[in-house]
Amino acid sequence: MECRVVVDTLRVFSSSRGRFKLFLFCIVLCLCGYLLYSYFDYISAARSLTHERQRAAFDNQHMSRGLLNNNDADAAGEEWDEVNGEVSEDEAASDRSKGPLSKKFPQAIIIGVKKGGTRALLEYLRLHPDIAAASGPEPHFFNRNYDKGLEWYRSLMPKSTEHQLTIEKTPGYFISKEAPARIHAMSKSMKLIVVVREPVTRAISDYTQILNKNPGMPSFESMTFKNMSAGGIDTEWSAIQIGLYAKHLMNWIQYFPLKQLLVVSGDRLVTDPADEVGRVQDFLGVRKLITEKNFFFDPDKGFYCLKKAEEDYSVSHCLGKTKGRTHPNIMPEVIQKLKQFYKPSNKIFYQMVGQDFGWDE
Ligand SMILES: Nc1ncnc2c1ncn2[C@@H]1O[C@H](COP(=O)(O)OS(=O)(=O)O)[C@@H](OP(=O)(O)O)[C@H]1O
Repeated sequence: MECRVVVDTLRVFSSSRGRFKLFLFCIVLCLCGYLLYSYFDYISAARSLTHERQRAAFDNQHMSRGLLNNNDADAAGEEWDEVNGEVSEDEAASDRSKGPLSKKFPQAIIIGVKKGGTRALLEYLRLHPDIAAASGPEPHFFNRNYDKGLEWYRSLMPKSTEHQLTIEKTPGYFISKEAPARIHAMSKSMKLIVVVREPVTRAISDYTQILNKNPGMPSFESMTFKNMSAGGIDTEWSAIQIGLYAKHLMNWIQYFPLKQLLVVSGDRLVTDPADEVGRVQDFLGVRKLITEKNFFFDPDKGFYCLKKAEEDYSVSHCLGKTKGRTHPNIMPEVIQKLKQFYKPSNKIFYQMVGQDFGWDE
């Protein structure tokens, strides 16, 4: 039987009609092969495209979750807090920018004070299209990380266009003895912003943060007084030290003229953020684009939060839970004693900056 098939095939081969049929058969076979190949190729391309899309969506989700996770990790650290729904650096840059992006040294720094409202101010300024605000943990370059070098510092800055002003915040600079000279050595034209807050409330806020991390620590009252019965205030305790604004400011004005320094009221930043941010925009020489339209009061948070766009509450940002903590109740006589303690320093500070903050009324 097999032999017959072979013989028949050979016969077909040998006739010219048979050769033509064979030729046709080969063409049809090639076409079918090509169609089958194209079909499988298309299926696999479609599959990998879907896969790519899924991965991109997954990556995006992870990126935004990563931001929050990083923030969580850092919020647990010393001073960095998250802003709910904070935009990524690239997103922010691409939103605002036209033109090539690169990391630049800051032209302005929020130098203090700790617990003054520095995070709120930085997040408010981040909204501005002409400002590139550093995100992530505070650099602490001029006080703690100076040995890491200027390139390390620059690498922490956000990407920006040549028209944008770069800004970072490290409230620890204000009380650092080295920071003024080091910043001056880097840039004599640096614009400095210091957010101050009524010193006793600031000290309590500082204590609240420390207490949060060390629940077993002694009371504010016993930390304030070395010896409760003697009534001597422990001026070495950093929570008390930081509020001696006049003393710390002295170090700065040895290097920078006062016109390069803007003192922002942290108290007004809470009650009227738009007005205070208006002053900051003027000082930085950027357009006054952040206005009251960008803020709304969140009764749950008890603070103003940000709207990215007018009337658009869906993209709103409130500072994280470590900002605006409830302070412990402090004995009124301790508060009074501290107010008295700060009075002379406050007075000198008002004179130095030409602004009365009304803390002693
Ligand atoms: N909009 C808004 N939301 C939440 N909190 C606000 C806001 N504006 C100013 N503040 C005040 O900022 C205080 C924290 O200051 P800092 O950001 O400078 O703190 S830190 O030094 O960076 O840890 C923080 O202090 P506490 O209230 O003691 O937590 C707030 O009073």
